[in-house]
Amino acid sequence: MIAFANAKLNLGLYITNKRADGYHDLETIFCPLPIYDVVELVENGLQETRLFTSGIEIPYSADNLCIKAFKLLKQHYDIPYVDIYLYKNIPIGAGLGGGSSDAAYVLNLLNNLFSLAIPVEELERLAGTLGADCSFFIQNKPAYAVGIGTTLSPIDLDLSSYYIVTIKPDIHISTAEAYASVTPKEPQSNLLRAVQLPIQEWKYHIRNDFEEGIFEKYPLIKSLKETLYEEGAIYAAMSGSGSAVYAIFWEPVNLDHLSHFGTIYYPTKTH
Ligand SMILES: C[C@@](CO)(OP(=O)(O)O)[C@H](O)COP(=O)(O)OP(=O)(O)OC[C@H]1O[C@@H](n2ccc(N)nc2=O)[C@H](O)[C@@H]1O
Ligand SMILES: Nc1ncnc2c1ncn2[C@@H]1O[C@H](COP(=O)(O)OP(=O)(O)O)[C@@H](O)[C@H]1O
Repeated sequence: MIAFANAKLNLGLYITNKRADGYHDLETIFCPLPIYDVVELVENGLQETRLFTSGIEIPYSADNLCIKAFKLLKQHYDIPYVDIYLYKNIPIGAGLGGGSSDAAYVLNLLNNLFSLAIPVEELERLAGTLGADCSFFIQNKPAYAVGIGTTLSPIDLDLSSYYIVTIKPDIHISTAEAYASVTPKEPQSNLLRAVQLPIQEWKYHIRNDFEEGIFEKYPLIKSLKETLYEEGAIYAAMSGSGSAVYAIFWEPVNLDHLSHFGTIYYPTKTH
């Protein structure tokens, strides 16, 4: 069984509190972003689950999130072992949630492949134990998130008529490092109200609290965002903890002349 695991963007991100467990409370809107990995699961008849990766190289981590997702479900459900084929295309250390998406898609695929009938709320809860971003990808619909990012409320937001270009500078930002350099504060605006404004107003009202510290450390990312506005973006922002910056346009644009900033991702269609 195969699935296209998409990226996400954060529309606004306010970091409001540092918790006793080291995590931060936040307020953000998650939206699916049409850049995709491909995840395929095949029952292998073996006594172990294997992962085969291709595409972008994934930096070493103790366990790939796809394997973590399998092991997590195996703890709770009697499922056979599988081979996981992951074609990695979503840039890493980008703030686009690629690893989290892969993990959530493995949970959803296992649920479907083995007809487990796990309720969505339970899948979201399990996903949240793999990573704060993971829960969103279970339903994968625009959502307002609070808490550590796992408390989700669906919102009515459709960006499909716009053209969103994402540029990923050759800078890898660790999420933990980005959080460590932010001082939590009260949100500067009401995100749910701001997102109801005409889209051309968003730039005056919707902020990402990571930008200040990251822009200071990596001026190229700041300059990229400014350049995207000069190119006519209606709204541009760094996604999550960066380093990718997305820009929303009314119409398709060609930004190939900005390739010195990083890799350019135009929207992809899969279906
Ligand atoms: C910043 C955000 C915004 O959507 O996304 P990315 O930029 O990573 O895509 C998320 O909060 C990232 O979520 P995710 O990448 O799943 O985080 P996790 O793996 O759970 O945690 C990685 C580390 O980030 C920090 N962390 C994460 C989430 C949170 N609400 N508070 C935190 O302080 C912790 O130091 C944690 O050890
Ligand atoms: N399937 C996966 N895809 C990408 N990264 C993964 C995966 N599994 C584990 N990781 C680890 O998670 C880290 C963060 O990955 P990712 O979710 O792509 O970044 P971001 O925090 O920018 O959204 C990577 O540095 C990598 O070590």
